[in-house]
Amino acid sequence: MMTMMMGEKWAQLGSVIGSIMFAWAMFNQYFPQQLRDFILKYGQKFVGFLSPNIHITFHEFSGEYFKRSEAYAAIQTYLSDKSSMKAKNLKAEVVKDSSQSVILSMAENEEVTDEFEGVKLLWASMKHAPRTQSFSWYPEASDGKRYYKLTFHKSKREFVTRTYIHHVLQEGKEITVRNRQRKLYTNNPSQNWHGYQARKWSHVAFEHPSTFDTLAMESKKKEEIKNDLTKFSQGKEYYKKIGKAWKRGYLLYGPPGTGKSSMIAAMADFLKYDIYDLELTTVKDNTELRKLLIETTSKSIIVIEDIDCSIDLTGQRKKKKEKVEEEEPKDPVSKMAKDEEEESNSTKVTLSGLLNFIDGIWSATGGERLIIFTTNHVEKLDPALIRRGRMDKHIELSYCSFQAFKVLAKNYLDVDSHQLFETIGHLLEETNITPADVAENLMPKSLTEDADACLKTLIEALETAKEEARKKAEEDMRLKVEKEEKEKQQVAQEDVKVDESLAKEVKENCVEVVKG
Ligand SMILES: Nc1ncnc2c1ncn2[C@@H]1O[C@H](COP(=O)(O)OP(=O)(O)OP(=O)(O)O)[C@@H](O)[C@H]1O
Repeated sequence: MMTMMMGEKWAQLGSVIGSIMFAWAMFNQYFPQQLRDFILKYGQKFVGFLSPNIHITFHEFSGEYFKRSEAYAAIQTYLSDKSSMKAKNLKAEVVKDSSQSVILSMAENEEVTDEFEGVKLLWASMKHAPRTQSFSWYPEASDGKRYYKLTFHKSKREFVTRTYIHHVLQEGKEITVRNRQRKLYTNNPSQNWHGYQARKWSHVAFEHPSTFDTLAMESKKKEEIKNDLTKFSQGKEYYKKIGKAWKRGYLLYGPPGTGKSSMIAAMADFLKYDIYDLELTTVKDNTELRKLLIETTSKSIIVIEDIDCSIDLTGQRKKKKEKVEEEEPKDPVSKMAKDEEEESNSTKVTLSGLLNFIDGIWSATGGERLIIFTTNHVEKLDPALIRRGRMDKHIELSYCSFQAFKVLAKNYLDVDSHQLFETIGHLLEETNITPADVAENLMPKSLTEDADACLKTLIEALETAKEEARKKAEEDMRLKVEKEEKEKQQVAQEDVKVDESLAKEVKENCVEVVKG
């Protein structure tokens, strides 16, 4: 009985569908195009009038030149996460410049719901079939017009237009930045077809493994740096308000192997910024430097390593001072040679020049940039050039502390605590060893070497370093005493000489008096 009733229902449904399809075919065949468009347009309006929902569409291509809509791209990224969890039909696309090899998005005619601040919204991925097959320079655009349709209840109109859409676009852009393949730019000289050495940026994918998690450093200091970076990256309005370029300067200093380069990589990973490794020694003059700086993009870190080795640290100031003290040559040939030398000096890259026009260029180009200088010899730098405001934050990377060692032990050996930690802690207090050396000793040298063996190797290295430091201190002391002794002897010898010449003088004077 039940089966018979079901069968009748299916038959009725089938005939209804059949009638609708017949009517639709008649409509398409016998109604002229203009009338069909008119009926469809007003039919939709009528249905829309009855419906409590509002629809907003976001098309992929717009404008005369079929420019890909940024809003569409942001929505696609925003929905990517949600659709990969919820939608049944997904589309995989290889996206250029992304750290992810493929990005999943909703296939056409798929729907996915989103909830934001308690409001439910429906997104649908749609596509208009192309009416005619025509050639286009933009294959994506000629392949039908894709768009997203957002549906929501009319009572939420204000919330959606004022808050939700802004949230979706913002979040979509942020996800794009997070997933972006980061780049490492270098200013290597490249020859153009005139044979001229043009210096411009070339890049490779930046895939440095160092992050703040792997960085061996006191956690308090790490947090402080992370907070500073976060504050900077969110400070767009603040920098605008105070009328300054959105930039921040960091000076990283410390002995070799204490993690200056690792810190820069961790910063780039944390902010998802690109890195411009500026090799100043290959930059011809300030004009070339200015050009390179203009070409840097927003959300980037400009790094100048070993600043003390790569630039005239004293800048123009010292030259001017010397100029006053130097005597002007009299003959015209020497004067010309001196003028030429001065001119070539004035076109060279100087640190003061660099710092002076960074502000000017970046205020005009906008966007956020960090500039990082590193040095192994902070004492060599002119204090005026690294004063706050120019270098806003000075970070010292130093020898390995016990806390820093614990980070390395966790990373390299996966151990949080060990009976040998206490001994290592004491030895670290008495020895100066760089995190690079500690890391080297913690690395297992063979497949059979376990944490115990690696920690023992480190203890041996620490004891050797301690012994060497003791011997060096003794040797330094011996040399110091020897030097002081020599100086004393020299002074004594000079005193004897003075006494002898005085005695001679007195004797001669006496002889003259007697003669007189
Ligand atoms: N603080 C650290 N945390 C984690 N690893 C570190 C740290 N310092 C050094 N290392 C390890 O030592 C290696 C060398 O360190 P890094 O190049 O960062 O030092 P650096 O201070 O920049 O040295 P240099 O002044 O010679 O360029 C890194 O590849 C890393 O493995």
